[in-house]
Amino acid sequence: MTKQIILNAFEMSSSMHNSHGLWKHPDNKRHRRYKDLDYWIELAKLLERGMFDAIFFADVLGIYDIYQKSKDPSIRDGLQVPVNDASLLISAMASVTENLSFAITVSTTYEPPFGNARRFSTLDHLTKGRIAWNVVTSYLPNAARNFGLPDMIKHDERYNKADEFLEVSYKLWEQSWEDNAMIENVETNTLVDPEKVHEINHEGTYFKVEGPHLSEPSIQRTPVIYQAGTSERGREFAAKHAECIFVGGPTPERIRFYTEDIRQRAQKHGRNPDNIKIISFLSVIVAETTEEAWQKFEEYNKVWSSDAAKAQFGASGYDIAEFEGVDPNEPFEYKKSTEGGHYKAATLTKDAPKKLSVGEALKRFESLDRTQIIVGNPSEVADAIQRQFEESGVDGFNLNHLVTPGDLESFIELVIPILQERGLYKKQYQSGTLREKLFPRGKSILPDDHPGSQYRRVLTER
Ligand SMILES: Cc1cc2nc3c(=O)[nH]c(=O)nc-3n(C[C@H](O)[C@H](O)[C@H](O)COP(=O)(O)O)c2cc1C
Repeated sequence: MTKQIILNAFEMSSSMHNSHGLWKHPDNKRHRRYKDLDYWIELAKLLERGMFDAIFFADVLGIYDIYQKSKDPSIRDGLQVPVNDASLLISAMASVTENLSFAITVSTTYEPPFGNARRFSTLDHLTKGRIAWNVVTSYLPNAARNFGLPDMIKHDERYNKADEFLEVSYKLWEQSWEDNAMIENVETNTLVDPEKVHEINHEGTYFKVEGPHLSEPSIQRTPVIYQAGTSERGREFAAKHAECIFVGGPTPERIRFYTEDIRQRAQKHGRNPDNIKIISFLSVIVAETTEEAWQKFEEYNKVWSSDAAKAQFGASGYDIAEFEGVDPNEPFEYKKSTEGGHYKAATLTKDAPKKLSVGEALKRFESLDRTQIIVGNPSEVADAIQRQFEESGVDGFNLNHLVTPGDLESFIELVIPILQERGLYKKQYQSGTLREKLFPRGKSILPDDHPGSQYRRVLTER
């Protein structure tokens, strides 16, 4: 059978997300409606009609304030601020869908593992196993200062802390409660058997947690683990813990490199690489005709905000304003290291198809990047997606939105049917939990080769 494409809708509970400046486009509704529950309920129903695997909510806990050393460019363009807590949308979206899953982003640097474990057990119960966790270590200095730190914890150390955070989480989700602890025995006046609910007594470098977990076991126990790091340390973390990994890169070759590297690293951790899905980015502008699609592209470019794009680049730790005014013919290179996210910085240097000059690097922010967006009529778009899917070796994509919900509606109406005809996309959902849908091996809980399963008291056959 042809390998089928996994599709997540890449979203954020915010006025704007990645489509910089497009709040000015007359068809864009999100910056007015993101606060209304019925906006997200309608979106969930639309995505389920399009048989999306999940809606994937990004999240940040601070403002991008590196560019021009100011929060103003981000606030002015609504760049991921205002932003609300997406976890509070999930129950409503789950109540109007049966198969769509939900990924939310939680930071291992600022959230406590004990409270986070209960959040995900609760959502796993309420969604009947349709929840995933996008694990981030957070790359914004303002987030550090929002949580009482003078500055960010160093890049690699954030991942060390995240490793321990996941260890505590596995102990709570996999070890603390045995499967049949809830016994409802009226004779012995026992609802829950205390012999089957265990403290975890974790004492580590970053966390001290007694337990037991406060939630009874949910169907997946550990939510499906998403992660998106492409630095050495990030890929190491992903290879150990993640089940769905997001890799970005300007060319299919670069994406294939990351994909193969992560799969090899996973094998070193004793994991079967087939228990990992690799997802990359997809941005699409589709219309009935090629001309109409390129007309949309030009309309979007007219309202594009290069300031917001430069502000978002600040997640790399680099203030791109420092390169403005430099001789444009100078080679573009970073003179100092940063503790930000390596992924964004790499797109202009080690991951760039060729060495860039300062002028070429700065030009990347001036408009929608034609090399990173598929524009065309339905069959042109389907051809490009199929090519990207086959050349990069990924298992699927995070579909970025430009104008919402219009572009998503066009994609579902015009592109999905062609991918289905080609056997590249499902015509019906697999039954079961998110983990069963992604990895059809008939089990909702972590596979035995995942490090989280070593904390289990008994290998439960669920
Ligand atoms: C698809 C994708 C989604 C991401 N979502 C978030 C997010 O919601 N919040 C966040 O703080 N970081 C997010 N990141 C950033 C990653 O968590 C990570 O910090 C970044 O990729 C740099 O990792 P590295 O330094 O290991 O390369 C995302 C990255 C990618 C590629």
